[in-house]
Amino acid sequence: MAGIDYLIVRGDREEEPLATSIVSSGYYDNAADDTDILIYSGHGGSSNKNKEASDQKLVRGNLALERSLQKGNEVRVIRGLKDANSPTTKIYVYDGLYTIQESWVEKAKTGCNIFKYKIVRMSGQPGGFSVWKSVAQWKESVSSRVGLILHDLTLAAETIPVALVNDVDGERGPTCFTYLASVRYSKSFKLSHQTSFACNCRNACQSGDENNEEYDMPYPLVISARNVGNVARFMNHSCEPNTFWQPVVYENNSETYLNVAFFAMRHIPPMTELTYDYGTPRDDVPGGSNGHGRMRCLCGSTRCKGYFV
Ligand SMILES: C[S@@+](CC[C@H](N)C(=O)[O-])C[C@H]1O[C@@H](n2cnc3c(N)ncnc32)[C@H](O)[C@@H]1O
Repeated sequence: MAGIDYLIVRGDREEEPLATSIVSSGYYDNAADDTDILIYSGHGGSSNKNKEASDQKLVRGNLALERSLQKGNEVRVIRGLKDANSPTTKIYVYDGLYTIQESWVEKAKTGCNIFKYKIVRMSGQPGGFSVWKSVAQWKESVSSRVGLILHDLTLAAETIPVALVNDVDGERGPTCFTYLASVRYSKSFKLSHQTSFACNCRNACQSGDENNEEYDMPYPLVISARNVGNVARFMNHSCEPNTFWQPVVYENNSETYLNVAFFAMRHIPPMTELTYDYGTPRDDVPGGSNGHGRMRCLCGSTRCKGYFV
């Protein structure tokens, strides 16, 4: 899959094609070291052994790219790359908006002329193709990852290794931490049905009814994942978080427990740090809800309050 899509628009003197999107197969296009730059080869001509070689022509998609270079319009780019898990399949990643910056004619191996276009990704967009490339590189050699502390935090408890990384400062990971792959239920999280259930409905629900969905909440709830836990233990606070937490009820061996579950608040692009709001200070706990008082927040969000608890 590769090609140029374009629209015919009314120009100053005549109708002309303008490029709207490009799919790069990754086969013929030069992957520059900078993943924000794509050197794209035009279409047409012939590199097929059975056909006579010929020059590419400035028509259809090639003409559209040339006109878009002059107009400076944005072009959507989809970039293909090899699938490391299967030699016969390819992955296509939508990489956002690009503009065409340069074009030139080059001699192909056949001796014929081909068009080349330098297409540059517009700044300020979330990572797309570059993220896939980095992940593929880390899968080949995780030690190439900046700020790597541990190759596999789970010590093989999970089928996919989970790297522990700090690319912000020199702080190392916790000195004593055991990763748990499954939830360990503590008695204090066990739920029982509400005993003083006063329902005004006219249905047949009664106090202590097994179908009663109301539970006595174990309150206040204290979770310490300092030494034992899973990846959620490493989630930082943000004043503009991308997840929120909520208590959920979970059945385990015919007993009901309270779980804390995280939910996405919006679309989260791959490799984005997951964060949640640690909450507001509680008046009834000295020094705030974690007993340490306010801490200086480094979340970097434009809505940062400057502190968290
Ligand atoms: C539950 S841990 C989060 C994981 C922690 N960053 C780590 O590497 O172990 C909470 C601690 O992380 C740090 N932290 C989390 N969010 C932060 C933020 N927005 N600004 C500054 N420090 C933060 C604080 O030291 C906080 O006590």
